[in-house]
Amino acid sequence: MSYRENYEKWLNSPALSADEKAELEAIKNDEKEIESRFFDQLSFGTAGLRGTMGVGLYRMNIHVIRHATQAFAQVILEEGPEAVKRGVAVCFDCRNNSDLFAKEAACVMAGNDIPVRLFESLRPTPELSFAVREYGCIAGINVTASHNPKEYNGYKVYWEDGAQLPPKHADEVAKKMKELDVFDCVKTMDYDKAVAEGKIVIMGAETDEKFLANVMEQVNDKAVVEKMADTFKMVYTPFHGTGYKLIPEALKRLGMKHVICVPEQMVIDGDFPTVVSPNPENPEGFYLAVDLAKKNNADFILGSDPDADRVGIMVRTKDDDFVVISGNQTGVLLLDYLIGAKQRTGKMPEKPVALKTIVTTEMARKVAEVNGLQCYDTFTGFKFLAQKKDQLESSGEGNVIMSYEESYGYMLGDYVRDKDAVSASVELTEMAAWYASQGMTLYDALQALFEKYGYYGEKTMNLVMPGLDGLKKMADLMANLREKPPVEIAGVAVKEQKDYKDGSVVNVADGCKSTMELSGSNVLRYEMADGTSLIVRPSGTEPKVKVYILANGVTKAECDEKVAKYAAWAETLKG
Ligand SMILES: O=P(O)(O)OC[C@H]1O[C@H](O)[C@H](O)[C@@H](O)[C@@H]1O
Repeated sequence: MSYRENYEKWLNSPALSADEKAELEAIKNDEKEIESRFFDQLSFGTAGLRGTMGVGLYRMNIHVIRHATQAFAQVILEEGPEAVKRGVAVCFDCRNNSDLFAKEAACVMAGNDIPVRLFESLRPTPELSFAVREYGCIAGINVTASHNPKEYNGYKVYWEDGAQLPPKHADEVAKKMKELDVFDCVKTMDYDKAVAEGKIVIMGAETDEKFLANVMEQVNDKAVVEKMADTFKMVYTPFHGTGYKLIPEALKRLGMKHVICVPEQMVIDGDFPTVVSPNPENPEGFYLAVDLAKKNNADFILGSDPDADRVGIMVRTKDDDFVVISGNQTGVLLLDYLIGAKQRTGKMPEKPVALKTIVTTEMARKVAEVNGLQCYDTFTGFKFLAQKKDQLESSGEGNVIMSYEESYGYMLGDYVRDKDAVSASVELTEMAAWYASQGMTLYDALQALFEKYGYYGEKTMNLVMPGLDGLKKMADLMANLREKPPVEIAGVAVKEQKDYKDGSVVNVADGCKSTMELSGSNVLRYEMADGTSLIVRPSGTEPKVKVYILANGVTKAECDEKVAKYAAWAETLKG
């Protein structure tokens, strides 16, 4: 069907409300807008759906939610009656329409006779992952666009292990979405009726308590927090999102007495009125927290994203300024701290392992290996980290003490299979209190780690390519690099060209080919003669190609210089 035909079909569908029709009428002379809304369905990737909200096939709205849920319901039904009985957990964040979309999803599952456990109100993403595991559900749905701007919403899907859907099932859902008509095939039922008939059961405080009990089990050294609690102060912001309740509560249970929450950002609001972007990766959003920290003489700031799976920190420097500690650096600090704390308190498991992704700093590997841990890499995404954790632990090869990604995600413990800002906040705070007990801020601690393990510097370049043209540009960029693999970048020789699509490695000097353990992802990697790794991959969540620069050196200046040089090269890829 052409985009015009899709447009007409939607415009004439009785499923649309008067407001929705009016929204479509209003664009009737805007061919480009019609094309962008109707050229295709939103693609159902391994993280589900993500897109801007609005009426249309390539937008997030109740029709697309129902359609995706019908497809997902059919995948579950095909698993057989035992699987179906286990039901689906449904969660949502603070975004505009998230509660509505979650209810719609619950009603479609109920309409297909699949029992639902729905959270009574917004909850952190990790609590959904936990609920799937805790209640033995076959699957989970979370309505959230995580850290994206306010115009977006998303539909994340989980399988029985509590991790986001494995590619096999995601492909099946995507296939069914192509087969099923967006309006006609959907089976749904009235929400109140579904609740009255027990097809939708509501989760609330009882699930929070169980979740928090697991979070608190991650604590290694409560004594040090109690020792510092009278004087150690911190500032916390949930950026208007789901962290607002459980994170302060968990910090209180950790023993913190002075957690100062940013009042303006404790207000739940899907418009994120105080920030341009509710992503803790963007430090601008921390301005209110920094003011509050300065006023209250706090050294440590913590912020979680709207669905409380990511967490970012800022810390005070010697010059009384606040600086961002990147996701890569925060992970390194936490890993090093956890190793020390677990050794100190006798909590280190046998055969300890640290997990990271291929685009996460190599400093984490150094920290792990110097301390006798194994370190393994996976592709981007916690489903891969979760898979690796399960594989290592079930085979007895190792016990994972921490899994992390540079994009501000950390997973501790065994009760979730996704990143969890709640337990990460607890352990980051314990770590900050421990360093405070040694007379150090986390800034000092990071400098000490550089002294010990060497200097590492990372930068991610985001080559933004929006819209339909963008998709093509992204594909062309990757194709060009594959057609003419660079042998020199920024005047430095490329030692190895790696392609994670087929797992191939080419040694540039002699042309010898070999293979890597990992394959099956559209990612290119160049190992440079100066020890830098450059990785190029299209983002799975936003319209951009990401270039990751992972450098190291004897001094900070050496690292900085390498990063700047390769960043300039990355700019040229934009075309
Ligand atoms: O680099 P992207 O594909 O855009 O993904 C960036 C991040 O997005 C989400 O937060 C995912 O849950 C993460 O696993 C991923 O690292």
